[in-house]
Amino acid sequence: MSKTTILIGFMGAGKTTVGKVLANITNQPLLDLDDEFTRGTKLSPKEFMEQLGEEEFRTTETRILKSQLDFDGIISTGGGVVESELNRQLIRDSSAQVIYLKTSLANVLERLSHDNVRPMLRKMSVIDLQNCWNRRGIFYQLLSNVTIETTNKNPTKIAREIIDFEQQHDELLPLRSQIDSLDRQIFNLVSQRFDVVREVASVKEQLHASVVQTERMDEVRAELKNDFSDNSNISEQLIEEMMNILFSSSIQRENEQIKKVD
Ligand SMILES: Nc1ncnc2c1ncn2[C@@H]1O[C@H](COP(=O)(O)OP(=O)(O)O)[C@@H](O)[C@H]1O
Ligand SMILES: O=C(O)C1=C[C@@H](OP(=O)(O)O)[C@@H](O)[C@H](O)C1
Ligand SMILES: [Mg+2]
Repeated sequence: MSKTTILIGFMGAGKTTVGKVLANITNQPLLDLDDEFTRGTKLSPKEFMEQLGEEEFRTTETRILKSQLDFDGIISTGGGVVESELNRQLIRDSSAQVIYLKTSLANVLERLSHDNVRPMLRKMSVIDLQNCWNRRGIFYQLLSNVTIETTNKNPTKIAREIIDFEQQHDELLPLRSQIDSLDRQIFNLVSQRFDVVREVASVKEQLHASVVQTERMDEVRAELKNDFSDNSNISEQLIEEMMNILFSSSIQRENEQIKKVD
């Protein structure tokens, strides 16, 4: 599993709650940025904001985030952490697995209907809240490696989904890296093939030979099918489809090249 997992999402999405459950199940340490904030400033986010204002809160939040980004475990953030570009940059630059806990605004309001520790929620009008929701929603989406829909799921189910994602991710990562490298080799070869196609077009032009030579194309397909007949990865259909793409792209290039010279 990746070293650091960061939970992001709106107030009331369950970052703190799910963080605790996830830490319990996976036996990893948990760091709640709001708790860390209180440890560092001796004031809760609510007290701090009331005494020193939101701007100062955000500056201090950034300092705390910065100092904890290589935390070896789970970090549950405060919902407003994405408000600052610097925080977003810090999260982007970290190697952490970023999990977006998504829920509906209606759900948040229901969950937090009796809340009295979230000053942001209290001070906002419905329209401000909706705007804040929309603005932050985009950031959560862009910053995260995965979105976990939390509506109607209990924290254990959500934690299990995160574990599944991270395990899958760990197993898939080296394999995907191999696939990515092979894809690049394939496209380098395709590029080399088109270099040769360019030379073929020049020769055809000098010889006044036609660009499309169907017997030659049939021959190429037949030879490939024969040569790969023992290879169970390469079916005749695959050869047909891939060669059709290569042929049509080559014909188009040859035609364009010969037309250009005319
Ligand atoms: N999946 C869930 N289903 C129902 N209630 C939840 C869920 N996750 C959190 N809650 C409740 O919502 C409230 C806010 O949760 P919290 O973890 O503090 O959210 P956050 O840290 O994202 O602001 C708490 O009362 C918590 O018990
Ligand atoms: O959304 C916000 O701006 C805030 C969210 C809070 O954390 P939770 O998201 O855990 O409620 C806390 O950091 C502070 O009250 C500000
Ligand atoms: Mg929280």
